Amino acid sequence: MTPLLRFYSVQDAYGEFSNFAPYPVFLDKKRWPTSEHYFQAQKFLDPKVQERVRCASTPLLAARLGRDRRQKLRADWESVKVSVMRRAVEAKFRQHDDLAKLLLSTADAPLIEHTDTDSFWGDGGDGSGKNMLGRILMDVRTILQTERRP
Ligand SMILES: Nc1nc(O)c(N)c(N[C@@H]2O[C@H](COP(=O)(O)O)[C@@H](O)[C@H]2O)n1
Repeated sequence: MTPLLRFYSVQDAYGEFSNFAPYPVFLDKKRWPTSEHYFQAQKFLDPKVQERVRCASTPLLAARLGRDRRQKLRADWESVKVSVMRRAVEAKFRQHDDLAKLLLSTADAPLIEHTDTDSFWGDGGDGSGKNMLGRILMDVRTILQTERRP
């Protein structure tokens, strides 16, 4: 059986799969320093707030701004957040061929965002989480595998 592939910190193995990894994405006619910047900015409809998130100096600061509930979260966020993440992650791997190759090199290994601080995007630390980021990465991998099959 293919071993599980766990990732989380950018500095550790397969840290490139984290949204905090320094791979810019071009989306909506703008450059976003990381997929995390893009994802967090989409929580807001106010273009000024989005721009503030886009210009955050690190993905952690972008995440802090995105999580700051003093700013009004868009009303439909819960229903759109997975498709926003899918868009960000797919753009990241399509726009960086080295990353696409790394993702493809994982073949059919289950990809797990391993963290006890996140039980929606990650595995919750004990495997009880939804691992939505891992699932999206595996979906993107399947798309790339299909497209690149000789
Ligand atoms: N590196 C890192 N640090 C954290 O504190 C995290 N929660 C995560 N997980 C990522 O956070 C993003 C989701 O943020 P929200 O909780 O929805 O604001 C997403 O990119 C997860 O993969 N990573």
